[in-house]
Amino acid sequence: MATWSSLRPALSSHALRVIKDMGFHSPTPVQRSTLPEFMSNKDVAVEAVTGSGKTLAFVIPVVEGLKTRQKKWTTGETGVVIITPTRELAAQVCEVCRSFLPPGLVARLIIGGRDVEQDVADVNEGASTVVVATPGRLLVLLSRNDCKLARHVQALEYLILDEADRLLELGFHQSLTSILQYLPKQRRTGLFSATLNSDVRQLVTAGLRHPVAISVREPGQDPQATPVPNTLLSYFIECGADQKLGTLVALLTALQVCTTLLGAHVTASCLHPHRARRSLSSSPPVPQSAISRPSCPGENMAPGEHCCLTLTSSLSPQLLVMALHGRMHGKRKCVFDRFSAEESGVLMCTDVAARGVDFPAVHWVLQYDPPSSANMFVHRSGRTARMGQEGHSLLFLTPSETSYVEFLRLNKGLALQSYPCPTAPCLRDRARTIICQDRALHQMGMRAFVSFVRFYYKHECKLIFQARALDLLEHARGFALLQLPKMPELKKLDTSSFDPLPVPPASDPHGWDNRKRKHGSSTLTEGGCRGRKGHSQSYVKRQNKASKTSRSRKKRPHEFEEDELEELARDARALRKFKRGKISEEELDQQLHNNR
Ligand SMILES: Nc1ncnc2c1ncn2[C@@H]1O[C@H](COP(=O)(O)OP(=O)(O)OP(=O)(O)O)[C@@H](O)[C@H]1O
Repeated sequence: MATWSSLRPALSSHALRVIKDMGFHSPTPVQRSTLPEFMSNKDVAVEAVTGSGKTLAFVIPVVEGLKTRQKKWTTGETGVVIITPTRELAAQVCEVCRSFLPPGLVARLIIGGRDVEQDVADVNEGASTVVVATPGRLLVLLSRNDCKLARHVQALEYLILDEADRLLELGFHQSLTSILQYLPKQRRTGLFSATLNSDVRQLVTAGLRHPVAISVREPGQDPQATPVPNTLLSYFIECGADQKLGTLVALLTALQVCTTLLGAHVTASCLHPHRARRSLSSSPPVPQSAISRPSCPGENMAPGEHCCLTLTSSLSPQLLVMALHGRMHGKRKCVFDRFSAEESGVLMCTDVAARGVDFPAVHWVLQYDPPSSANMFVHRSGRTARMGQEGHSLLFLTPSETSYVEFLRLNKGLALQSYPCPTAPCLRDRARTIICQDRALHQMGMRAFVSFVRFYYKHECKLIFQARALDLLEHARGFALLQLPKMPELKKLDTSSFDPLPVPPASDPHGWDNRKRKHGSSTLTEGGCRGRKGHSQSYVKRQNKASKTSRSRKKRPHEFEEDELEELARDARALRKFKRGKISEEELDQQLHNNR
């Protein structure tokens, strides 16, 4: 078996000590293949299954590279930029970098959702030898005249694109192209993903020159098939749209019986073991905490807390159920850290947590809604079965969607077995009773439903996910809606079989207005901002100027956060391109979707 000390070029004693402290006895196959190439100053494009240790395969070479420079790194120099598609992944990678950096070299996290002025001040005043960033915020800092980052990166030696295929997709493509213009061409570049598209155009876009392509397969795997860990058991379950929630509850309960523990995605549910001591009783009271059930893949979910509340009301109050989605802003890190630290629990999340994040001991991934692509199926499933551990992935499909199983087998070499459908309780009435008392839940349910339908209509695999075949009323029942939303897709439909219920009035003391106010204030504190009174002078000035110059802003229900503004700016750019005929309607849709 290869050892760390047998790798060539040899690792420094500092790196070997850190690896030993981490308890990693030998390098994984992807680390064995990548380290020698990347440390010999070659560009690399690396594809290896989820959970195979790709992070160390780039962190070790870049930190070793920084250490070999004769001249000392100064505060005004950035030697490494690592770009990831999500904040959670960036934070995780930054932590790994910090554990490898020797004293005097600093890793800085640059991600959306934080005060941009503070980021500028931090970059201008402190060292950022390694920058780990999401593309939006990185571009903002690079392009601001008052930020020194563009100057610092002139010393750049390494650029890493983690989850490179995602970063090179349409939505991020433009930011990335702009970012690359700020970076020196003389550098080493590394692309890493479990599903790397070897499209040469993409590699050129990322600025690679004659890269070494490294593809690490599990033993006995078909080189043509999409790589998934051998320890992953993939299943699908067939159930009607209005049965999904009940089936989910039944499954969570059944999995607990066999001493398996849970963590759930919306798109995917992840189940931990060791959680048997927590019981799932049949009808516990509704817990205090509201949980999101984002209902469609992607990060653009309106927080659909309604169904998740029903879910938690049907599970044990002792079972921790948490939500993670792109629109949570300040709370995301808190949820991420808590779920990572907890011994047991259910995480309901969107695709914001589908790629790269390394939650410990997730045993089940339940894909409640279909993935947007086969690659996304692989990444979602990859939150379990990591590093040789056994894991299970279960995809929910309605009867009209089951040919997706064959599609995955034929086109991607992915084999899914049928999972027996448990007897599911009908939770619709119960859910509607809860929603009837809370206007906020009603609103969220409507938004979640619309968002789901929109997602479905734009699915890349239109042959199977046929918008025309979508039973909208059955899905509306599945979402436990009180009323049908006004949307064009429903206009021509006979909706007489849908039994509407009155929506709770806006003046309800526990309803929408109250909840929104509460949410607004909590966002400020939980997001780590300084609160209204604690804002910096420049922040207050900007806010005052903005409210004077823009009448429409006064009408906004809340002040946008920086990342929302970035998102809006990206949307506006995409719309302008569409109007000028530079992109097709389909590309526009995709960009609008990806921007979330
Ligand atoms: N040599 C090693 N020995 C044992 N464990 C390791 C080793 N290298 C990394 N790990 C651990 O394996 C887990 C998965 O690693 P990592 O997150 O880098 O996988 P990945 O390939 O990037 O996954 P994904 O494709 O999902 O991003 C982490 O918890 C990491 O600490």
